[in-house]
Amino acid sequence: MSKGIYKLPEIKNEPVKSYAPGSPERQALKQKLVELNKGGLDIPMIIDGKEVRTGNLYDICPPHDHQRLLGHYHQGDKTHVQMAIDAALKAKPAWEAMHWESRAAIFLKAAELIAGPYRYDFNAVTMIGQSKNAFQSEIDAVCELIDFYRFNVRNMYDLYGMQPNSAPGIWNRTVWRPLEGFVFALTPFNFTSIAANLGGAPALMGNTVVWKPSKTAVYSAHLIMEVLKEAGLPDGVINLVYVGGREAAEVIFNHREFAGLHFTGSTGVFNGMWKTIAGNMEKYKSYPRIVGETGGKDYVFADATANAKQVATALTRGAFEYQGQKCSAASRAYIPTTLWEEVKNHMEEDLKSIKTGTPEDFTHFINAVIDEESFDKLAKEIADAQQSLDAEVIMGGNCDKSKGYFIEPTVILAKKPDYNTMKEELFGPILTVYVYDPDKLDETLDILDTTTDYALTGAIFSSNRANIEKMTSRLTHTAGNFYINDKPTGAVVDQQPFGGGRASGTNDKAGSVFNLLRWVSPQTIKETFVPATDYMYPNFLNE
Ligand SMILES: NC(=O)c1ccc[n+]([C@@H]2O[C@H](COP(=O)([O-])OP(=O)(O)OC[C@H]3O[C@@H](n4cnc5c(N)ncnc54)[C@H](O)[C@@H]3O)[C@@H](O)[C@H]2O)c1
Ligand SMILES: N[C@@H](CCC=O)C(=O)O
Repeated sequence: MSKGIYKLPEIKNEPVKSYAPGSPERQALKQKLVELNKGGLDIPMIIDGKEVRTGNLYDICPPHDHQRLLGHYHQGDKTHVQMAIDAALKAKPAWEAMHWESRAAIFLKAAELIAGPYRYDFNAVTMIGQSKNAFQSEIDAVCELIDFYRFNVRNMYDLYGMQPNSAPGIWNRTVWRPLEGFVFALTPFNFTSIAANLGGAPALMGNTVVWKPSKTAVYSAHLIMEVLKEAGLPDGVINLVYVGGREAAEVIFNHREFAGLHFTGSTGVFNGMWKTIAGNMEKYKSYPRIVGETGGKDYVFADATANAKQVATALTRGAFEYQGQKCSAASRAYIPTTLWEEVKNHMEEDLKSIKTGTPEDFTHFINAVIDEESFDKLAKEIADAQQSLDAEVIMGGNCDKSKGYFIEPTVILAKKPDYNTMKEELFGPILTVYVYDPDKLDETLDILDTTTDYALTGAIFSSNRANIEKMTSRLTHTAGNFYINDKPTGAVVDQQPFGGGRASGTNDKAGSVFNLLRWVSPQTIKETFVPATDYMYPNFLNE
């Protein structure tokens, strides 16, 4: 056990560097991009701390330059999933028994390594592998990741400090035990920080993990493992496998020791896994924890008193940063007729000035979407809108996959409020706008609420306090993260705890104490100092 009730070092959000022309960070990152673009990658799985190579090689190519081969990763199969489970279970007793301050120190050290010597590596691999521009990468792969690791430690500390009261003569305690068994972290392509956190948060709480990242984020996943190892994470605590999602799920969801799923990704995949787990309930030792943060159809709603320039800026940033591939991206907007011309003009100006291309050129606001499957789906949605009588493509619409998977920022005007792109998550740089009659504010709020199954993020714009109050109240269940006069993206750990309801997930708020609670099974201990020696109560005595 620990021999002290320690104070933590000060925990703060990592400041975002600007990468402005002439800044030292810009020069350092440019150099790193040259170095890490050289290729020759040979990326193994990491199981029980060892590099595992299968010779079954899968290409790694940047989405913005898909014919340029950076190297390969080694694809595994079900036997590697089983090896990863065995390694996790073997590592569990020692990791669980380790002093909490040692577990904390490992993650705090990892955060320092990323903030310092590995900052530009994290940015470069995310820019190259996931096609993010420097600023978007800095807020994700560096700052949000560091914030997750640091604030998880602070939240663990606070949670461990939550202890029951004790009556005289006894001492009650809560032991924040990790789960029995292993946790499965299944991670998406779009945020390096989320991928790092989904394994990191359960591990910090004393669990061991099998981690399957997205096949399009292997480059950054490998770097996360390297840094955790350098920070002192023992072998087998997190085991990284590159296998098909279904293959991994088949082995994991049939294992008696499966203790929890930490997932971020699409709603359909999550729903499928939930059903499988439910069907396998009798196989498990304990009820598995199921945590999933899933899709969104995030909105911006402006009333007639909103400032048109502010609304247009929120839409340009909120819809098109990282090519709209944030779960939080604005993808539907409700604008009153009285404001629309002005909003549209500002957006047209913005979009005319936006540059598209490779992330190595820092003037490019837009880079490529993640892969060909996504490109084809988005291109089809645009083509459908161009053909439809219910919609009109009013800005952008060009798509070109000859060199990279580039989709021009596109605005669709929906003539009916339930046009497909007002309902379905597209996960790309496509915004659909519905222009409403300002005299029908209440009806339009009802439409917003009922058009889609999702409820992740939403933003309202207004300068009228009564309307702000009305909209906030009416839209309570439409978003787990709700913004007033701000874009619906860019939640910061410890400031806007993140997650949505309805079909957008279990809303366990990544980076908060609520999330950590899912990775522990509290035990209550009552210790009596002088135990009773007589079974009789006073009322049994004679008068
Ligand atoms: N709510 C949030 O906090 C949040 C944050 C980021 C991303 N997302 C969501 O993630 C999605 C985009 O990420 P993505 O494209 O990587 O998601 P995805 O669902 O396609 O993949 C996520 C992970 O699941 C795996 N997978 C895919 N199909 C599987 C199956 N049938 N069985 C088991 N595993 C399977 C993938 O290989 C990947 O590792 C969007 O829907 C987005 O809204 C949500
Ligand atoms: N913190 C990010 C999370 C995006 C997820 O894909 C945001 O709020 O935009």
